[in-house]
Amino acid sequence: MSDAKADIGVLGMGTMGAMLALNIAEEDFETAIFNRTTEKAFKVRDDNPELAAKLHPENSLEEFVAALKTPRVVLIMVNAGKPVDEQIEHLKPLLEKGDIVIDGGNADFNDTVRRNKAMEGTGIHFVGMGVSGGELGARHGPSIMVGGDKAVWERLKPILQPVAAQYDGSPCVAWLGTDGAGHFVKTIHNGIEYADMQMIAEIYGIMRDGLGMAAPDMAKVFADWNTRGLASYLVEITAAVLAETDQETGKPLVDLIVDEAGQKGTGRWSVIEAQKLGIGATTLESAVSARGISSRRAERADAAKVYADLTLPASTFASGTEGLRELEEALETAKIIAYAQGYAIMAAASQEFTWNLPLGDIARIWRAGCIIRSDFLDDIAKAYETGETVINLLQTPTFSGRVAKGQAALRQVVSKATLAGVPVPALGAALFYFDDYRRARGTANLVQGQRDLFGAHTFTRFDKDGVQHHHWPAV
Ligand SMILES: NC(=O)C1=CN([C@@H]2O[C@H](COP(=O)(O)OP(=O)(O)OC[C@H]3O[C@@H](n4cnc5c(N)ncnc54)[C@H](OP(=O)(O)O)[C@@H]3O)[C@@H](O)[C@H]2O)C=CC1
Ligand SMILES: O=C(CO)[C@H](O)[C@H](O)COP(=O)(O)O
Repeated sequence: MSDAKADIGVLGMGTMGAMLALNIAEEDFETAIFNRTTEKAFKVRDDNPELAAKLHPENSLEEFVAALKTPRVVLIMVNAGKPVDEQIEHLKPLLEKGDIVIDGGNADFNDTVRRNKAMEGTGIHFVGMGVSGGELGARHGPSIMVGGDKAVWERLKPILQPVAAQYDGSPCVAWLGTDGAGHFVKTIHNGIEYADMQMIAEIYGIMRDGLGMAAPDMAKVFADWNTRGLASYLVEITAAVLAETDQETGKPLVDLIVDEAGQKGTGRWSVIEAQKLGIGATTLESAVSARGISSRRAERADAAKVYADLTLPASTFASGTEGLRELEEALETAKIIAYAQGYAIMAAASQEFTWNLPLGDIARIWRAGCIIRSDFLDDIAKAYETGETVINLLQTPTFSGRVAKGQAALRQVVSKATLAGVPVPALGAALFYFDDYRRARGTANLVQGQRDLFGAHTFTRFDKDGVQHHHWPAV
């Protein structure tokens, strides 16, 4: 492109960058595109003739920047970590005061805070922006979580609002707070995504190993569940994955997929941040751990041999409508608990980093476009819209009745699975967290006694004011 005409430039023509560029172009914005492997950008244009007039591939970073109207907007969509830092460093000398650099990939929010600080004083604005929805979401409308200066968000709004998914007439994009707020919320979105996926996989494990169901039958059950309380994108795609037949073998494709889950880091980041904030996020933690355990397949196979002679009680899972209804209710209940944990992390971070995260709005912008989109998010949004202070979603009238009722099914499912030796780490974590969370008097008094005995760490008493230390007998 010879003259500076582009409204925005997208740097990185991988899965997400290419699809976002097409989406932006379709919304009638002149879009400059660039990729390290330059031919990819030209291919994106050539493969999409209907949008070619709006897409402007460039041969070098210099030409890419020169193609942008000033003040410039550059959206970086490359892999998290070093590639983002490298691109920022390459861009900086080419940009001017007032220009905006957006990192739209997944990022550790600590990196986003650091990058924001590093940009201070240059006059160039840095925006950390979480984008969710995968390839199709990026192409047709993702959920977008924006962090950074509010004034910069006002400048980006005209582009981001039409590009985002639309729900109930509103765009699924919002400014969530300064510096790392957008990437933090995206990280927690992914932590919840991990927990949700893991719990669905555990129910699948019960159906397969406890009930002996075949994948096509399970697909029908998940499709049915998708018509009511559990209606969500993840349950919908679960049904689709289970229904797929491998054309070569005629077998269910899911049975041919190796049981090792990949992970790119966001789930782990969510758990690390939960730990730093002192928030129990046990369902997210167990989901991340389960992916780690899954990836040690050879080791698991050896362990299976070591314990091959283990005798366990026969599975007591009920088949038929009643048994499936119990699984459905257990999953619904565990899901509420997992989301409550994710929201508790965000509430704590909001205070810690003085972001004032709009928790109800976050549920609204997750309502469409993103991977965890579900009807259930409407209920979360409503819980925050009552005007009452929400200490934890589990204490809100919106959810307490449902959890009180559903916990019986969750308890049954976790107990039966445990006895039968079918692993349910995330469902179990949800139940154990619930029991721990609702117990007014816990057992940490003993831990405090132990700490004081071995390390003079002190404790407080119910019957006395002030910090206490006891002279314990020598052990
Ligand atoms: N895929 C998904 O479902 C989602 C991904 N994301 C996030 O979006 C970002 C992009 O992901 P995605 O599009 O899937 O990734 P891809 O692997 O499809 O594409 C990666 C892109 O980054 C470029 N790149 C990688 N390393 C460098 C580098 N050192 N310097 C310059 N360019 C580099 C690649 O260029 P080249 O072609 O030359 O290799 C390519 O354009 C990531 O942060 C990811 O976590 C967010 C939401 C969903
Ligand atoms: O951000 C996403 C969805 O929201 C990406 O798809 C991300 O890659 C998912 O994480 P992982 O690869 O670790 O499963």
